[in-house]
Amino acid sequence: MATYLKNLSSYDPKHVPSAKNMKFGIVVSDWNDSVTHKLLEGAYNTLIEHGANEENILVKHVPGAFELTLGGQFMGEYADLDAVICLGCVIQGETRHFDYICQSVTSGITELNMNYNIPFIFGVLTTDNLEQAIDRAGGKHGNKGVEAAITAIKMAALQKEMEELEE
Ligand SMILES: Nc1c(NC[C@H](O)[C@H](O)[C@H](O)CO)[nH]c(=O)[nH]c1=O
Ligand SMILES: CC(=O)[C@@H](O)COP(=O)(O)O
Repeated sequence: MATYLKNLSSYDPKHVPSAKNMKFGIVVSDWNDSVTHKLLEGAYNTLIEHGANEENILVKHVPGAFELTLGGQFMGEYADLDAVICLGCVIQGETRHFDYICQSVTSGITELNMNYNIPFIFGVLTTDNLEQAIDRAGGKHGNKGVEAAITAIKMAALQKEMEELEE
């Protein structure tokens, strides 16, 4: 189905494990904060809706998407968390700077998953323009922060299942 017909954030709550007793980090960049703070709201509220406790959600801000990788690494290094959600919004400008930022943050977050063996969720919008970003931050195409939170819960639950196999 073409994106224009989709709410990209729709999901079946019955297929989402409880987030009770899970500990989450959210690192959010403040570039395009009118968008990223909507992503943060969506992610935070979704974690709460699925049973997470407020005291188990650590939120930290970084300047831009490029800094999400190091901000995520700080979370992995200094906090005891079950999953880290990385939220940002990169919007194409006049130059190829967009490409480098997107490539850097994508590979950086991927590497964190491997280095820390906990889920680091890619909740970064990479859009042609502000309208596309707004549509995906609580607009007609849903909220990428909601999707990232659901993914974090599911992956943290999967890790707990796998750890239990070792016991
Ligand atoms: N243009 C956008 C940026 N640029 C800033 C970089 O992310 C970074 O903070 C800077 O290069 C210093 O290291 N960041 C976004 O998040 N979104 C943009 O559209
Ligand atoms: C993604 C960016 O860094 C971008 O906003 C910068 O804009 P420009 O390419 O016009 O310098």
